[in-house]
Amino acid sequence: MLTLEHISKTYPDGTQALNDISIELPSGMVGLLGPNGAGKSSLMRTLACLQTINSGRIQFSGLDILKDPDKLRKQLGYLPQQFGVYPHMGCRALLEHIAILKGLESKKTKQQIDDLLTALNLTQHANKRVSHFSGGMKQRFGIAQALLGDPKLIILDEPTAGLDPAERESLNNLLVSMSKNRLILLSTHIVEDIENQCHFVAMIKGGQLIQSGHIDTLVNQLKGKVWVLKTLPRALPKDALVLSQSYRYGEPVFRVYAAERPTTGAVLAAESLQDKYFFELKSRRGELC
Ligand SMILES: Nc1ncnc2c1ncn2[C@@H]1O[C@H](COP(=O)(O)OP(=O)(O)OP(=O)(O)O)[C@@H](O)[C@H]1O
Repeated sequence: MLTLEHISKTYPDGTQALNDISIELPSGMVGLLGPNGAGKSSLMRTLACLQTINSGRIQFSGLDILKDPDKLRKQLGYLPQQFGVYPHMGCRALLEHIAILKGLESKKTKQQIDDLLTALNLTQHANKRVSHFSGGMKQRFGIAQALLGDPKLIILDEPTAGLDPAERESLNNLLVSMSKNRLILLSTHIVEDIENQCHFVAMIKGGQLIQSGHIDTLVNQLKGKVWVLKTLPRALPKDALVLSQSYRYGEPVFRVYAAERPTTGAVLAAESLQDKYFFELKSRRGELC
């Protein structure tokens, strides 16, 4: 559905944010994972036609989006990482204004705004100024404007940032329910959200694509090779890699990749997308012992 060919972007100060990215993204919910500064927002801004690139080609359902950005904008919904300053307008009035800017038919718009206000739990705040909204309400407003007009390509940069757990769950459910026949590209640092909602993931680091594919296939590659340890032995087997070190109920938990049981106390664990993500990041740093 969305094809990227050899995308590279260098900012005027010389920072290369995207380095020869080629990938084909299918329809449905697709996750974008990468550490801070990996180039996720740069990629999303590029796909939203908000910045130019140095080289490459992008096609969405056969449309060359770099040559014809106006045609893409008609089928695009975009939630940036930061919205900036909101005008002193009420929530509904601002959505109506954005609908006009998007060139949407006014007959259909009113019903759609009502539906989005309901879905995003904003109906009771419809007349309140968005500039007076709390952080979570602003985020929900940002999602409402991105979904306005039933776009075929929806790009969401950290959509659940600042949402409480109940709002996060309800947004996640809404996105999955909307994902048929369109592409929703979701960037978040909450790997669990991508694992739960998306069927396909792209991982980038240092502006380069390091892994992509169907999530179940990628995660399955670690089957029988992820172990949980309470303490780390002084030496691990040669092929072992410490994927993560965290705490549960205040007690340390180490997740270790190893083809065989790495130490007597190690318990085999169910592999996860986070394990695969850390595996890709760390094995590429040469941490595989
Ligand atoms: N306008 C800009 N001018 C110069 N450098 C930029 C600009 N925007 C981003 N960068 C740089 O490009 C690189 C990629 O940044 P980007 O914001 O795309 O990463 P990210 O993966 O979205 O990071 P994060 O998860 O922290 O939001 C970083 O080194 C960043 O400093």
